[in-house]
Amino acid sequence: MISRLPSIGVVLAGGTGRRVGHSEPKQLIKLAGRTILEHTIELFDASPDVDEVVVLMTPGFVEPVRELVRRCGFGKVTAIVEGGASRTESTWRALQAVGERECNVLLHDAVRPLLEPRIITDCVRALETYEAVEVAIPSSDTVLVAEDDIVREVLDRSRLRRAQTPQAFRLSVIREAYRRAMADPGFATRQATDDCGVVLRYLPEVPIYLVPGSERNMKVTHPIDLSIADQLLRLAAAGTPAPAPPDYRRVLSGRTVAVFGDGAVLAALASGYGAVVRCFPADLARTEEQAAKALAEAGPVHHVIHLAGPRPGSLAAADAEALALACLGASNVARAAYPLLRETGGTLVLQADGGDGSVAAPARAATAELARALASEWAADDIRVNAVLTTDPHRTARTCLDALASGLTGQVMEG
Ligand SMILES: Nc1ccn([C@@H]2O[C@H](COP(=O)(O)OP(=O)(O)OP(=O)(O)O)[C@@H](O)[C@H]2O)c(=O)n1
Ligand SMILES: C[C@](O)(CO)[C@H](O)COP(=O)(O)O
Repeated sequence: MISRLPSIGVVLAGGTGRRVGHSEPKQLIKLAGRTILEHTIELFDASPDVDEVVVLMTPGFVEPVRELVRRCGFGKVTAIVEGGASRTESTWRALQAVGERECNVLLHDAVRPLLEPRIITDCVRALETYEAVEVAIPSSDTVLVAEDDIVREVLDRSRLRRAQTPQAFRLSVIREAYRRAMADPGFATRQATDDCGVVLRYLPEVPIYLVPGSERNMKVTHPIDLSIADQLLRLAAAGTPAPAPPDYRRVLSGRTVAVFGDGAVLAALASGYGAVVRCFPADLARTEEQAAKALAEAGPVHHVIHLAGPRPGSLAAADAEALALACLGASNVARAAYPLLRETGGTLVLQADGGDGSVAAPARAATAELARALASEWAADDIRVNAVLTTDPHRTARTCLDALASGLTGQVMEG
């Protein structure tokens, strides 16, 4: 029997909300009829992946939170503890409050009430393999370094991510990182702004796995965020479908997914939603015959994904083999998949490198146009075809699943 570690959700609500500027802590402001804190505690209390919830609350407001927890019937809340003077001090207090038994801890900002349950699940699942997990999304803004109102550096956006929460850890690991931080006199003068930052600084040998976050998982920081979060929470309460998270399990559970290319990350993600994943080397996309032979071995196939993977470099320097695969791999897989997908009414997803360079660029354009054209040609056969233009493997995996779960066809999705 596999015994899984218990998972504790820690809701960090120890701040005062200076930037929002209300007289009460911002987590007690009501949005869509309930306090931000209520919305957030409920996410963890209702999650099948969370066993206990611990709340860190602004000094002077512990009793009202105790009353709120009782009134709402949040049965998983086992402790409500006074927060510290900074976010990291609140985390440190939380780590002392959760006891000695090894477990998973998911540290979450109380002021991110729009967290999707999928992210909690992905974090807990990632902790089966990793000891530290960060949730992040790509940056849509260009980020720069400035000093005294002068721009000193414009950072390479393709490498940047915006950190969100929860940030999830094996208790012994985050506790050791914080123990070292608290013993370091330099930590007080250069505080970390998130918990993964503490692990990276004090336990650099521990790999921190990235789980894709979402734009929706915003942090209520400034007054304008109150209006945005209020609208989104109201839409969710009214059951408006637009912001609803995709139902991956519906399209993946018990289905066979054939993946050409480096499908390790995608396979781990899809099998978590109940899919049977068959991965084939990228080379088999070199000819239609090879791709068809591989697919025939997989049995009835519900979804086929072609991962072109990274295609960096210039046209002049590329070898002919790589070029042929970049240009024709998607077409070969599409032709081989057609008879099988016609049987199952399945989905074809064609991924291309979203990065720069004269090998990637034409392959990307061709992939997007191929997906659009096939989507209309194969609509009569009930086959959906979408293109995914991405570089990062985690983003690729998640966007491919979005392309399967969307119910749409002829879409070009960028991650
Ligand atoms: N001493 C602190 C400070 C912050 N937090 C929590 O950390 C999360 C993210 O912090 P932030 O958005 O900065 O909240 P505040 O510190 O309240 O806001 P501000 O910086 O504007 O005062 C919030 O849920 C906040 O309650 C905490 O638990 N303890
Ligand atoms: C942890 C965090 O939410 C990740 O983006 C962020 O760093 C918290 O910063 P804050 O200034 O405490 O809101």
